[in-house]
Amino acid sequence: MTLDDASLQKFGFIERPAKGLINIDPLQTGGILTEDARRALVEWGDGYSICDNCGGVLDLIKKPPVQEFVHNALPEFLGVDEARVTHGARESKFAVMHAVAQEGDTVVLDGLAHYSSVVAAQRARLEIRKVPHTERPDYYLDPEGYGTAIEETIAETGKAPALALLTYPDGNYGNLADAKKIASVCHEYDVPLLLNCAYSVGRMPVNAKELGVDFIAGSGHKSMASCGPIGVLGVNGDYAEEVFRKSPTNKNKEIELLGCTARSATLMTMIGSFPEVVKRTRNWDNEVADARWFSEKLENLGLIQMGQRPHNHDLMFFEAPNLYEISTKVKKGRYFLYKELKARNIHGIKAGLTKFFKLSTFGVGRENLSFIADSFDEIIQKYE
Ligand SMILES: Cc1ncc(COP(=O)(O)O)c(C=O)c1O
Repeated sequence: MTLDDASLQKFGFIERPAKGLINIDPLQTGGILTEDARRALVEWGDGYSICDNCGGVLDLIKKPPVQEFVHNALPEFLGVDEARVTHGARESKFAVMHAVAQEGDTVVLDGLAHYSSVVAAQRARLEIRKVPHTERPDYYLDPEGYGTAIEETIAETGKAPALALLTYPDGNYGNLADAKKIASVCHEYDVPLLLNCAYSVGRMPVNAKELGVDFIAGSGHKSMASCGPIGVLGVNGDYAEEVFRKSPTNKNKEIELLGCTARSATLMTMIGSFPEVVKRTRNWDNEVADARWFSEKLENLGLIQMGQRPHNHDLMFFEAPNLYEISTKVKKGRYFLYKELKARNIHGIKAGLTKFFKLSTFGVGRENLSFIADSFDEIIQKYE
């Protein structure tokens, strides 16, 4: 490609087509910026602007109050002894795996673990053993499965797994497994537990100490109303020394974090949204009530919600045999649902999906949820 003026024209400012639509995309509902974060994005958008008053350690910057955020507010929010900001949940998971495990060690993952947990383990050169779950419709994860996976690892390799991980909730069905029980099963074998809270920290109350977990990973762009990439990592007990060990040569730089992590705009949007994020976790019961209400509405239209019932999270997976049936008959084929929803300003169900899809009701509110349910009703009636 030649970088002449004509070919450069396609770059520059680009408007986002999905702006302003009613959003039910599970990836996006928890990452929508608050007004303060939107202002912070512009204010701190210049590269390295966060470093105006940095003395060499990003998380110790006093102005703006990064130190207070990272070392006081975040540990309190997550229920941990030590916290840091990272570039995302996956970077948090990789940092823990890389710090506590040696090449060839095993990490135990729940069977519904996100791909980013898998590639984090692979990047750390670890073997993966998965804890099975039941199949449709519950996808239930038995806490005792962790004990079995740990025992099998010991029997086969002569060594306990270096780490276990639970996705809380999982990213497909929005199931919240019994984290407390799983932590206690893992601890019977002295295996630490990492909770992947990409879909929970910032949406619902999660406290690592109350659950008895050793590590917690969160995602700012998924659940903390932040512009990505940004995440959080919390560590309990002596593991903090291992995970946040410093370079022998560059004495104030933490090795697993490559010295500094999220800077400027990403961090300042997380800080900008933090007051609202803390407050919205206190509203979680209403969010769950909205999710259940919406699920019932869609089920009355012939869709079937998979996973835990009644559901405990805004992320839900539906099977829609009636919508699939329609897609086999109409001219637009499997794109008909996406097009019909788009025509009603509803964004978030992937183009081409009709038989199965997931969605999120987080922060959408009853009025919009009601409009979405009515829209599904209208679409079904139109084609049936
Ligand atoms: C369950 C789950 N965990 C982790 C991630 C990754 O989060 P991040 O982008 O912050 O690394 C995702 C993203 O889709 C996810 O769904």
